[in-house]
Amino acid sequence: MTAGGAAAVIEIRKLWSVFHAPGRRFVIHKDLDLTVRAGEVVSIVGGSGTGKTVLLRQILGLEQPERGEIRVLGEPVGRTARRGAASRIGMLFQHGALFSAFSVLENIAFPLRELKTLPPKLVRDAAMVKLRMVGLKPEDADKMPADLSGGMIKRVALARALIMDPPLLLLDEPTAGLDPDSSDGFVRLLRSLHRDLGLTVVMVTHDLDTLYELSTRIAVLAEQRVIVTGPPREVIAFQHPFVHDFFLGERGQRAMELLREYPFTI
Ligand SMILES: Nc1ncnc2c1ncn2[C@@H]1O[C@H](COP(=O)(O)OP(=O)(O)OP(=O)(O)O)[C@@H](O)[C@H]1O
Repeated sequence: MTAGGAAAVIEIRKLWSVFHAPGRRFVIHKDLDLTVRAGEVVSIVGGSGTGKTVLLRQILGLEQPERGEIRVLGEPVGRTARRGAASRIGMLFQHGALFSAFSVLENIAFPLRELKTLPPKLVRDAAMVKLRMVGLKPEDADKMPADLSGGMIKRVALARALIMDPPLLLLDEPTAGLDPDSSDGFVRLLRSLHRDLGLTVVMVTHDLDTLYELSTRIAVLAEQRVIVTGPPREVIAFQHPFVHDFFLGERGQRAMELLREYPFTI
């Protein structure tokens, strides 16, 4: 896919995010620009507190920036939110807990059931399709969240995020807290869903393996804006202290191994 010529799914222009405390003003984003095109998997990386999660929440319409514009699928975010963001944007929250009193299937079906436009049988069928899509088995449908592994909880949350078939998926630390095997399995699932559903994905992650396995492009947040964006290979070569520490510091060995392993993909 040549993302350069694809339609813009997210356009962020001159964004300012400011938080106020008594007598103080914290500028998190200052004139931040970012465009995400259809079919891309854009990973946002940055130091702690650089406003990665705030940015995802603003794209979703859960928080309003102080200034600037965010358009999702051509519409300003406020309007997207009013028209039902769930049908346009799926979100996998880092601590996206499931409803503990609901079964797996009820959790997956929840956003669709809330719409109150479809008969229960259709809602159930749609949720079963998504349950299979994320690699769970029909016999998992009636399990309760307390009986699930960490990897299964992520899969249920992902199925719930996809229940309305959104073209855009936001992921906040998708593999955080998973053991290496579950993490690998979840990354493989995300990669096949991206390919098979033609999703556009924006992800925040600190995990280099997840980053390299999934990203078509990386955007680095520092100095209150996106300081560099491009394919992983280009971003790694960018001269900046954060980029150097993040990609080539203690974890640099792994980065170099991946560069040797996948010379044409990253
Ligand atoms: N509602 C809020 N009110 C005040 N400050 C906030 C609010 N939400 C976020 N912040 C502050 O904005 C900054 C950016 O927060 P955010 O959670 O987006 O960072 P992050 O880049 O995701 O960090 P991390 O990698 O540590 O998760 C932090 O300093 C945070 O304390």
